[in-house]
Parts: sequence; C-alpha cells; structure tokens
Amino acid sequence: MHPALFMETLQVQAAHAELFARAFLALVATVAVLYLTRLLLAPLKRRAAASSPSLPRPRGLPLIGNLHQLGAVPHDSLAALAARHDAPLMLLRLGSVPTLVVSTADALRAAFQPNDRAMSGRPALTVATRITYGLQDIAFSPPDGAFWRAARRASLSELLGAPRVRAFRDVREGEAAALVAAVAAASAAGSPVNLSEMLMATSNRILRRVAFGDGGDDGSIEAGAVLDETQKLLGAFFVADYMPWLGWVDALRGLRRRLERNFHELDAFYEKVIDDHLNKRADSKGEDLVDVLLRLHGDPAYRSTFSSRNRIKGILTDMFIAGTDTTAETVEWTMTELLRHPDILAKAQQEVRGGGGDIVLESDLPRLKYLKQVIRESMRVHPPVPLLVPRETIEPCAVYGCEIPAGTRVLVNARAIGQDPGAWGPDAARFVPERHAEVADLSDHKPWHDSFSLVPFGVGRRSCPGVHFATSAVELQLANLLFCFDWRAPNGEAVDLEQETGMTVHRKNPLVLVAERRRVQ
Ligand code: HEM
Repeated sequence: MHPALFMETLQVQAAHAELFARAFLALVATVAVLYLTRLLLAPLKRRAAASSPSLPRPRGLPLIGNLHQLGAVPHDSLAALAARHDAPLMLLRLGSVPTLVVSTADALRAAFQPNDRAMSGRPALTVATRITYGLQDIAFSPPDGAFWRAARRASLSELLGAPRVRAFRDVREGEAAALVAAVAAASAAGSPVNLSEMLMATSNRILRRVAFGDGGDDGSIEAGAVLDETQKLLGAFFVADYMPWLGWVDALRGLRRRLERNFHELDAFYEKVIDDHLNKRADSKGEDLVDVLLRLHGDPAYRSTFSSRNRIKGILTDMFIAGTDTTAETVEWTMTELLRHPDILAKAQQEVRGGGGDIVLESDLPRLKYLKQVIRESMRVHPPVPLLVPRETIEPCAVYGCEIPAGTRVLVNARAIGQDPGAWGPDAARFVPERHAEVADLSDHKPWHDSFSLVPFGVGRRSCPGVHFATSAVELQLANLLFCFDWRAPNGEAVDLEQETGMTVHRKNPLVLVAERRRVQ
C-alpha cells in the first residue's frame, strides 16, 4: 500500500475509534444518570402510587424496561406475562415508552368503550413515518386533524366500501382461478406445493391489479421486491421507536440506509404509476384505486384532503402494507388448522362441494355458512395482526379508575383476547368453528367490534376499513382450494403451528402440502 494511503487509512481508523469511544462514554454516562435519577425518584413514585389506584407494572430492567420480556413472539410472551401477573391490563415500559397492554375482552371493553377518542392515536414509528411521507396516510396519521377523518371517510365510501369491492369481483375470481391452476400445475407430478408462497403471490397480484390496474407482470418483479423489503422493514426492530435518544444505533446497524433506499425505490415506483395513469386515463375502462385517488384529487369536495401527490402515495402504501400479508396469512392459517383437524376439513369440503360446477364463484359464497364459521374461528385463534396496529393515547384518560397519561402506547393483544376463557369458555384454546353457529349474519363484521372478544380487525374508530375487501378475497380462495383439491401433509407429518412475527404473523415454516386435483363428474 502507498505510505500516504496507509497513513490516511490509519488516521481514518483512529478517528473512527475516537468517535466510537466518545459514543460509548456518552452511553455509559447516560445510563448512570438515568439509573441514579430512578433511584432518587423511587420513594416519591411509591408515595404517589400508594395514594391512587394503579395497574400492575411487571418489573423491568434499567434503561430497557420490559423490552427483554417481548421475546421472539411478542404477543405470546405478553400473554404469558399478563397471566403470570394476573393483569388483564398492565403497564410496561418498553425502552423509555410507557405502554398499556390489554389482554382480555373485559379489559378491552373497559379501556376502549369510554375512551375511543383518547385511544385513537398512533405512535409515529420510524418506518411508518418515512414510507407514508410523514404520516400523510390513513393508517398512521394523527386522528385529531381534518385529514385523517376525511381520508378515512373517503376510504370507506370510495376505496374499500361494498360497491367498490363488488366492482373488483372479476379480479378476485380471476386470481382464485389462477391460484387453482398454479396449484394443479405444481402438483401434477404428485410433488408437494408451497402453498404459503402461492397465497402471498395471489394476494400481491390482487392488490396490484386493484390498486394499479397491472397484472403483476411486466417490470413488476422489481416492484414486488421493493414492496417485500417495505414489509420487512416494517417488521424490523428500530431502537429509535423505544429509546429515541439511542436512535443513532439504527444508523450504525445500516437500517436507516436500508429505509432510505427502500423509500426512494417505492417513491420512484409510485411516480411512474401515477404518471402512467395520468397519461392513459382517458381511454381506460374500469377505475382502479389510483384512478379513484386521482379523481378525488381533482374533485373540489375532496381537493383539500388529496391535495398532494404525497397523500395519494401515502394512501397507496397503506393499501399494500395493510392488505397483502394479512389476507394471505388468513388463508394460510385457516388451511393450517384445517389440515390439523381432518373432520372439520371434511365438513367444510362437503359444504363447498354441495353446489356443483367446476369452480366456486362469488355468487356461491352466501350459502357457505360453515366455511365462514371456520374462517371466523381461524381469525380468533390466529389474528394476522396479533397486537393490532399500535395505538397511542392522544389525551389523558382513566381505566378502572387508574389514570393513563397522554402519549401512552397501547398494545391490544387480539390473540390473547381471542383465547380468553372469560369470553370463550374453558375450551377457548380448541379450534371449534361451530362456536360461531349462532352468529346471525356471518358477513356482518360489526359485532366483531361490539363484542370486544373477537377483534382481528381492531376496535373503534381506527378499526380496519378493509374488512369487506379482505373477507371476500379470503372466502373465495379458501372455497376454491377446498372445492378443487384434496389435501394432506407430505408423509403424513403433523402440520406445525410455529409463528414468525413482524407487524403481522405468518407461519415460520412454509405450508407445504400435497394437493390432489378432484375429478368433477
Ligand atoms: C384479513 C385481512 C386484514 C386484517 C386482519 C386487517 C387488520 C387490521 C388491523 C388489526 C388494523 C388496526 C385496527 C386498530 O387499530 O384497531 C387495520 C387497520 C387498517 N387496515 Fe386492515 N386488515 C386486513 C385487510 C386490509 C385490507 C385488504 C386493507 C386495504 C386494502 C386494509 C386497510 C387498512 C387500513 C387503511 C387501516 C388503518 C385504519 C386507520 O388507522 O384508521 N386492511 N387492519
């Protein structure tokens, strides 16, 4: 190496070492100060706690609080922690963030029924803030401004409401048929099929066709990879979201650079899609979601809500992050449970096959009552978003007489609530679709919110506006998989229930099954 270059390298290394030493010293000093402050304040806190009712607060560690108790599968670890402390509502400190965790149906009712508004904030998480152009979307924007209310109203009336969902029926039927064809082709030689992969591809294609009007073909592989990376980043642990003052660690870990790269790729993709739509709008046939958003952009009644391209792009991001994995995972977990319960699988198949024809269409769905019970039961036991999307209190409120300050993060453990024996009885852990047999209208999802015991789509004013959109796709795909194929695990193995979590939860091991094409007489 050239001596000058060698010297320069040494200098750079020395500068890095010095920088690192300084950062380390700053970290040690901060930890010491925080620990001392905590020690000094402890008697004061104890006196205050003795004078007012308070919620259980499982003991944490200095600095990280209860973060270490989240484990690899946070919703299950939190359920176990709540059970250990007999605490349907408990207050944790995740890093420096005070967090209320709700784990039973009664606790959810007590927390949300009187405080729907107070509980309707969302924390400004690092990834969500960036990919939604600074919270200019529906899922993460603050609820107290005019924008969120107007955008949510538009999402219900224009984007995700029943008429719009009906208009995309051809897309869902086409993609269900394509899924059947893909399974048939892959299993033609008797080899097992990776159903998880196929379900994710189907869900992705539906969203892309509905949102952008493209078929997920030409040039879209790249875009698929970009959206995949967005999902991965959303599930990644950013230190800044729990210890804002230690946020620089995310930069050292390379996460900030990854996020920036992903944001710019996503942005370039949206820009192209929007330009393409503006250029060919005049001769396009049906409206896709980009067309609708551009129409609203030009409509005086909506102009202030959809005033900028960034808001249109923020809402498109919502559709993808909220609508793709969730739908695929619902089908994946339902198939998992069916394979683990052959009697239930047989009963559901008998119902689906009772209608004749060689494929199931949407017009067949209203008669499939048992299938709907199976899906409901699957979402009770495996809600795809087990801790919902985090909330944050926007004003102080009280639960069970205990004050919850503004700015408290709120995690609703939908999975624990779905298995709460207080709400579901002593057999809550068993998979029994018949427990929903008395539900009058299985397609009406409002009771899911009212009962507070089945909340895979969330609660109150921030609950999911995509329920209709999602359930129609889930029901049709499942009906066709059961109608067209007989299913079994390879070599008679048991199908496991191991989970892998990000913001959503999917199977850790892909669902690989043997599918035998049913011959229709
Ligand atoms: C089975 C599929 C789905 C599940 C389980 C699901 C679940 C959820 C959950 C748990 C929330 C948070 C609710 C809360 O905080 O109380 C949510 C919010 C949301 N979902 Fe879904 N979702 C699904 C499909 C969809 C689809 C297909 C779309 C759109 C294409 C969508 C769009 C949204 C949006 C925009 C929000 C944010 C609402 C707000 O903050 O006001 N979801 N969803």
